[in-house]
Parts: sequence; C-alpha cells; structure tokens
Amino acid sequence: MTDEQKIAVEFRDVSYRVQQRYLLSDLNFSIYRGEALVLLGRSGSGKTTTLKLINRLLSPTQGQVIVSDRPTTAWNAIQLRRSIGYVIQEIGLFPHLSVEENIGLVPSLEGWKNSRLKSRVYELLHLVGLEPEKFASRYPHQLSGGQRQRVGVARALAADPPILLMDEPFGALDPITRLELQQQFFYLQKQLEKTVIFVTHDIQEAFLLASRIGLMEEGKLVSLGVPSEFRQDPHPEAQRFLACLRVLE
Ligand SMILES: Nc1ncnc2c1ncn2[C@@H]1O[C@H](COP(=O)(O)OP(=O)(O)OP(=O)(O)O)[C@@H](O)[C@H]1O
Repeated sequence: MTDEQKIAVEFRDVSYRVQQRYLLSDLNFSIYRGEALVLLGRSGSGKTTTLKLINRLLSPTQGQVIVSDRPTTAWNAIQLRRSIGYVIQEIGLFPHLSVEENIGLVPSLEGWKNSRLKSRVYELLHLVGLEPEKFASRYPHQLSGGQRQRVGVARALAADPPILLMDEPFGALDPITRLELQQQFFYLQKQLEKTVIFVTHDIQEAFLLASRIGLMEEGKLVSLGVPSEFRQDPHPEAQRFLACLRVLE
C-alpha cells in the first residue's frame, strides 16, 4: 500500500471559526486505515468540533478535511454520513424505535431486504454482547445505560462503515461497566479493522484504546504519537494529563 492508500482521513490546514473566534486552528494530521486514534483534551479543547468536521456536521472555514480521498465538501453529505458510524454519549437512540429498528435504521434506508436486515441485527447484537432474543424487541427506555451504549455501537456498525467516530461513548457509565465496554470495544476494533477516531478527556481510556494519541489544547493539536511517545512528551499539557495517570498508579 502506498502512503496515500493508508490514509483514511486527512486534515489539511484546517481551521474552524465562529464569527471572529477560532474554535480550531491549523490542524494538519492524518488518520490511518485501521488505527484507533484517540483525541484527548480537556473540556472545550475542540475534540467534538474536530469530529464533526469529519462527518460534515460542520465544514472547515479554512482548509480541507479529506475522507476516503475526497474533501468532505465534495461529498454528498448523506452518503458521507452513511459511510461513517457515529456514537455519542447517552443520546442518539430513537426512543420510539425498538432496539432492532434502531440498529437496522441505516441498512433499511439503504434498501436492505428484511431477512438480511434481521440477520445483520442479530449478528451485531451478538457482537456487542446482547442476547438478540432478549433485547431486539425492547425500547431504549427498557435498557440500562451500558446496554444503550452497546446498542449505539451496534447501530454505528450496522452498515459496515469503514470509519467510526466515537464521542465519549462510555463517559456516563459506572467504572466497571465502562472498563468492560472499553475492553470489548478494543477487541472488536482490532477484529473488524475499523478506522476509529475516539474522543475522550480520560487519559486512562486513551492509553487503553489508542494506537495513537492526539492531544488537543485550545483548538490546536499539540501532540500526536503512539502511547509510548506520549509518555515522553514534554509539552506542558501532556505533562498535566500524565500527572493524572500517575495519581491512579
Ligand atoms: N457553535 C458554536 N459557537 C460558538 N462556540 C462554540 C460552538 N460550538 C462549540 N463552541 C465552543 O468551542 C469550543 C470547543 O468545543 P468542543 O465541543 O469541540 O470541545 P470538546 O473538547 O469536545 O469539549 P467537551 O469535552 O466538553 O465535550 C468550546 O469552547 C465551545 O464552547
């Protein structure tokens, strides 16, 4: 594979501003196929805004975000979003749709036949550790937070998108369920070879999941590297995050 073929998403000189305020500036980095890039940063550092530029919920005010070799602005927005799974914290499931209908939503919009759709939904429920017979017909309010997040992951995977965006998907869970989901997700990502961009402010989570960690501070990417490089990074914000890790050790 050439270097270009290895790249799933590329930020080229990207800035994003609202009126005169820059929420993101000078982002230049690539996300490689099959990697789990964790965007780490404190609250308000610009992580969510960066994710939204990938599935074109936002467009750069300067520069380009290239997804699968095309700038997001040249994509049909609907097609682009269907090729990118999106998991966010808590919200996201449609309350009036069953688990089965929630997971099957995108494939059914893509015109999948009922029998194929059902077997896909059941396969995905197995994959995320929920018994299909028990959960397929439930509604979101009949699930625990952890089960809802599993359904959210299954839904994001439904149409087999090559790219997954995950915005603090496990943030609201108790620590034990959280670790369980993180570990399962880690193996799932490796097995399915998805390109994942995962947002968190939790450095422990970053170390658990990341093939590379990108650190954001005030709308800038101030560090990018594999976890062992991050551990050695002298940048003050990296040091502040690493100090949180040491408290836990
Ligand atoms: N539409 C908007 N208009 C103006 N400012 C915005 C808008 N959206 C976000 N912001 C600001 O941009 C900054 C970055 O927000 P963003 O949601 O990307 O941060 P984050 O790192 O994801 O934070 P968190 O971890 O709290 O979710 C914040 O200061 C936020 O208040």
